[in-house]
Amino acid sequence: MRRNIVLIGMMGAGKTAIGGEVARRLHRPFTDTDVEIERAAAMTIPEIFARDGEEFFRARESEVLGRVLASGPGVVSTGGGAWLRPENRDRIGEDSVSIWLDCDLDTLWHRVRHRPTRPLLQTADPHGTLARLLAERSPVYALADIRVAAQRGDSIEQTADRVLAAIRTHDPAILEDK
Ligand SMILES: Nc1ncnc2c1ncn2[C@@H]1O[C@H](COP(=O)(O)OP(=O)(O)OP(=O)(O)O)[C@@H](O)[C@H]1O
Ligand SMILES: O=C(O)C1=C[C@@H](O)[C@@H](O)[C@H](O)C1
Ligand SMILES: [Mg+2]
Repeated sequence: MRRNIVLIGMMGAGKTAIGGEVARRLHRPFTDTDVEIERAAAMTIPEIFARDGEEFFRARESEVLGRVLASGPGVVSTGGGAWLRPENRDRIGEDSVSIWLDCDLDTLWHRVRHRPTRPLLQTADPHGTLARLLAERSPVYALADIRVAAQRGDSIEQTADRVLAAIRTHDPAILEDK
């Protein structure tokens, strides 16, 4: 059994922040696939997009995700686009539980607007791009096993509490895996 707890959702939803907190509470290893991709490539994500393009990034992302899932059970935070690829969803669906951190546009925008680290938002109208990505992606994110609302006003600790409570309801055995 390599059952992982996998967080999915938009850039800025809090996958990295909440994933780290959930892992600490469970005393499990935490991995962020964006960080692993950067480490393996010895480049930042904006550098990878600029030099090799999005398709190359997505291929590395799938490789890294597969490797990380196979080394579980741990808590895994994915990049915002990872869940969109069917092969990634299938791989996560084999034995892990997927959790969509569902966050509203205003909160997402508040968190990402000053960050130059998201290449997909380097457009003439980044707010419009974020809104379009949220609208396009939400029906796909909704395929996750569990949805947890992650609004502004909730602390990282409160949202981590909700994630753990939702897992306890949906699939308590995953909390026992070692
Ligand atoms: N209540 C909260 N829940 C989650 N994140 C919060 C909260 N309050 C503030 N933040 C901050 O919001 C920012 C965005 O969160 P984070 O980087 O975890 O998002 P992400 O989903 O991992 O995005 P990406 O897909 O771009 O990696 C972080 O600086 C985080 O600390
Ligand atoms: O939403 C996305 O497609 C992305 C989110 C980030 O986590 C990174 O994986 C990258 O910037 C792409
Ligand atoms: Mg992240």
